[in-house]
Amino acid sequence: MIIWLLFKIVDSTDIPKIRGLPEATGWPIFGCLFQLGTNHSLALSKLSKKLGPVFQIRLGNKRIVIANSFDSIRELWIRNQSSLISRPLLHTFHTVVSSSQGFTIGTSPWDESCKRRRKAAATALNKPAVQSYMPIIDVESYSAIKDIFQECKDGQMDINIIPHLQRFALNTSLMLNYGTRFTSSDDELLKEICNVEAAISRFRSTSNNWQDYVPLLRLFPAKSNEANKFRLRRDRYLNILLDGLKQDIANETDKPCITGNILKDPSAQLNEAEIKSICLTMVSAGLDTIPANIIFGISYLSSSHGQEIQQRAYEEIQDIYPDDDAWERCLVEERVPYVTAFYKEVLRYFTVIPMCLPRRSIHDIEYNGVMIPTGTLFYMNAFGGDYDEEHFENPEIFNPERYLGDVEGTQHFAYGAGSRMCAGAHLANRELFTFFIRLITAFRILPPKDENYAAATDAMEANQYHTALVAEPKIFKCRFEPRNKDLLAAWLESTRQRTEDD
Ligand code: HEM
Repeated sequence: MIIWLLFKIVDSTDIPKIRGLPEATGWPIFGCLFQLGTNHSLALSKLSKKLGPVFQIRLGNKRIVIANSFDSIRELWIRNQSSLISRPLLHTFHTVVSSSQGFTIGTSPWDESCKRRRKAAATALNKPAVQSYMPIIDVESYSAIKDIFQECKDGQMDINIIPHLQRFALNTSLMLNYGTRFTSSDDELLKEICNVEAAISRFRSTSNNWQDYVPLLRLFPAKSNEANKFRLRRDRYLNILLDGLKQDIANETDKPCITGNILKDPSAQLNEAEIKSICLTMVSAGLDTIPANIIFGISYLSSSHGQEIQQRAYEEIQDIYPDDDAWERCLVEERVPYVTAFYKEVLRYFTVIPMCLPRRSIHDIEYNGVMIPTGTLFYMNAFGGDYDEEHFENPEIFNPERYLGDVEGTQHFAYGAGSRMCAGAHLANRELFTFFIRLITAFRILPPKDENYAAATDAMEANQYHTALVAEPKIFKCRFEPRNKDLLAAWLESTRQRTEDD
């Protein structure tokens, strides 16, 4: 009797089985954890072929509703956005990794503090604010392209561009948030931040933390201890950055930046913990997502199909900017539809957060006659939605043209959807557009001489960690052949002169 009772307790779920919603069968206590393996998005897409677009699964003691198709995500995440506004608390990320600096906005349950922080972030990331940050994107994209120019040996050298783009993204985040930047890719603090943030991104994924779902596993704390070590390392550099900014403000040598504005504005009404949470959000949000998209985009451009795409993009840029001023104009306007369509297709095709970020409902939701109770966890299979054949023609083909002409409404789920959609989408789009315009006008991107380093063009194959929250591009190499060396040198020189004081 006692054994039976104990079994019933460890085998129970937070929310009872939802009547009328198909369910994937799993194991006692573990639910579908074994079945989903290391690539949740792919396994769930396969299950949805049998169970339909929306179904329930058990992962340990948590019952989760999964949406896999474009329309079902739109129905749940957009039409029911006020009910799907909260986030769940998960053991590893919330109790271990975040115990000192607080939660990021993207991992906070919905409450008054989250509302205040999201509002402050939204104000700091709205269109006029983003335009005021373009000088930062100018300097950072100039700096990355200058390095590629120096390293490319006129297109003869196979280059791994991943470190250049990590530095671009980190410097952009740090400049935006703290008004500070790194001058060398070899800086120890830079490497530390990149390594720790990538490791923490792995702790946040839906598939890497069985102890989040099976409380019994917390009795074997190896994973939690590892997470704790990364927390301490993260605390160290976040404190260095914030203290550095406070010192600069005291010495009146600070540069305009988001945290500086908040620290100097007594009416922002945010306490120290909330300021730290916003800093953490801003530093981590664009750190792996932006470079992942640029790197995947470059990897695709280096393929044989990519040669056609870059040729068309280059011709359209030349048509719109016959006076070779695209390098400057991309900072103030987004006027090349094919390049906009290209980065949208990169966002869709590679959907770098394939399982989006989890949500928790704060009201009952009715879906196709089924009542899903308050407090249920919802996972969006964003990759599944972005490869939905009912919505996208030949979704497995990389085709920027699908985003040309009148494309209104939801275009893809790379930024999530609804009430807690990515707050930095506009900034991210501006970064992607500027970077690709500059790169394509500066270079022809060619496959590597050493074929062993050729990029994988299939999105799943190109990702080296399916268990991480954000896809991490596998190492590949490609060549950059300057289209016109004198012109490129002149663009770089004009940017250097303009940004010398920075
Ligand atoms: C290409 C780059 C980026 C991608 C693919 C991306 C993707 C995402 C996704 C999928 C979410 C979850 C949305 C949901 O639950 O529906 C999210 C949330 C968020 N993102 Fe981004 N993001 C990017 C860049 C950025 C940048 C540059 C910033 C700010 C500097 C940013 C700030 C945020 C914030 C604050 C949230 C949390 C929103 C909330 O929970 O209320 N993101 N992002």
